[in-house]
Amino acid sequence: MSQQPIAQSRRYDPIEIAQYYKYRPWRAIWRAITIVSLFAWFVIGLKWDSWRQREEENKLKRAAQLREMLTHLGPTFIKVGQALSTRPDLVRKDFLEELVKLQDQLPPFDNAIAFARIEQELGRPIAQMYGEISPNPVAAASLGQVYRARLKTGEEVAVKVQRPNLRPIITLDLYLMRWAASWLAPWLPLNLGHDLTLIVDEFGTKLFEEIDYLNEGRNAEKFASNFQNDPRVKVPAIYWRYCSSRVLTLEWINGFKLTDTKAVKAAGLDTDTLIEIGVTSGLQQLLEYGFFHADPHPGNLFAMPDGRMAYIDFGMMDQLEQSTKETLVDAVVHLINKDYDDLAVDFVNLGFLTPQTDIKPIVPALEAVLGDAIGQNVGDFNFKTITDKFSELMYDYPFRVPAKFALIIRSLVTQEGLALSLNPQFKIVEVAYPYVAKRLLTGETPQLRRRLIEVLFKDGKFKWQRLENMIAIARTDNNFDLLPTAQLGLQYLLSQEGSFLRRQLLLALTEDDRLHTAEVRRLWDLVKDDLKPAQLFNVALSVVAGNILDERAALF
Ligand SMILES: Nc1ncnc2c1ncn2[C@@H]1O[C@H](COP(=O)(O)OP(=O)(O)OP(=O)(O)O)[C@@H](O)[C@H]1O
Repeated sequence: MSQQPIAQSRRYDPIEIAQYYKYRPWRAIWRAITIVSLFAWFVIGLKWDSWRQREEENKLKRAAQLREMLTHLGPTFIKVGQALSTRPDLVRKDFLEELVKLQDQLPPFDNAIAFARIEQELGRPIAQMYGEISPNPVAAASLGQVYRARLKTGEEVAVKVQRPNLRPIITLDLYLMRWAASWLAPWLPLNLGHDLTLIVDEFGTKLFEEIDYLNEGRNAEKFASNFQNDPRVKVPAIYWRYCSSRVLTLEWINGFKLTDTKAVKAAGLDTDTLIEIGVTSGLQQLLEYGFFHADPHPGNLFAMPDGRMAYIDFGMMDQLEQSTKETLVDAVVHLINKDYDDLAVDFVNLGFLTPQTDIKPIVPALEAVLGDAIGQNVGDFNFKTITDKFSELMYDYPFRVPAKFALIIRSLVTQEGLALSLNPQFKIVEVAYPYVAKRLLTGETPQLRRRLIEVLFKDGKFKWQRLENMIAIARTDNNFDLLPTAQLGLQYLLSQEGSFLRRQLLLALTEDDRLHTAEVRRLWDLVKDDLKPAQLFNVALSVVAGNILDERAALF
């Protein structure tokens, strides 16, 4: 068997990889010796500390050593480190903080190799494609490096070229990891709830997707189409004529990386608006489109001089199912309403707990951890504190983080960290909850309307306070207009689908044998400034007229 198939494979296939290295054992053995000796050296260091009772004193040094070791071992291990940096359930906190730094840690590779690769991949001399290209890369990352260039037609572009021999290195490491996973799993004190080899396979599949730049280009276009009507979000265009699976040519983004907070501020850009764009577009990805950027670290986000925010690096994206998006909305609402019984059920539905888990003892634990984190004020909520506290819970209860959520959690924590670096007073919930409340109240889809009803009724009783809270919070979002929402609400209430809600509302109004006028008055006081009676009358009239027309249309 030749080297060719492994270097060319586009898809991760563990069987094919195992076949290939079965006939090249010396390569596997040599690499295994390197990896094992580095890890052994690291573990001996930890044991030495513990023997001399210097663990506390040396813990930062050891964490840095771990990061350096993974960097030394190359792209696969850097990616493992990046993935582990999202797993507070598996990794110690001090290690976690070092692993988060595993971005852009590799030295660049030779320019001559990079240019030869561009020509070989695109089948033409560089000078025929690019009018200019920077002599050195502007950035070197784990899998590739990026040059700034100009097309013959004048457009400014970024040219991303993959590191040489990436597939052979990655396949060999994955082969060894898979082998180790199958042999070591029974001895590891991990509560993963999965077969360890499946985890390696999932990681391998994602990594192979990431090193296919054509896939990244397609992701960028899909992401762009989701945000095509949003004038605040920019996605670079892909120049397909100059792309292959190892070279990507995309529109150059002129702007300031959000890591460079000084430059962003010096350019006079409004950081609060940027944060709002970042958090809202992040929530839209998760809760509306279900297609999300799984690596939104600040180096992948740019503030543009015209106030837009640009995303780059679409190598790692993930897709959420409709039911997951809805459960996530539920979980946010339950969390804010301090509804820990329902929140525990959400955790089961999302896969954090198995359906067999007895959730009774977990509810008070959730309350202890999350009640404290949210504090008296919804605005005190902060994902970093929550994930830190959660990692403590993970040791005592059978929580596990489904792989998909590791990415979501990382995405949320990094977005929050990013926002905090621009505005230390920032409270993610002040943007997130109005967004969720607005989406529920506007109820664009039947599923969301059902969710709203579920939120408003608890144990068959209408929760006036929740509706009040939700309206009050939604109104803090400047883009929230109550009038169209009221129109949609009325339309729904008078429709066939709304008959259940009509009945429940009547029951609620007359519950406990009294007319709940005080609650209605409080609600009215809350909304009356936005909904002038005359305007409301017009809205009601148009809804009734619309209904009559619909009924007539149905008759004929
Ligand atoms: N379209 C662009 N416009 C301007 N700069 C860019 C563009 N694309 C990439 N860069 C620069 O190149 C760097 C690396 O690009 P990118 O993040 O896409 O590479 P990567 O190999 O996927 O890195 P990572 O390790 O983050 O996965 C970016 O941080 C940025 O500085």
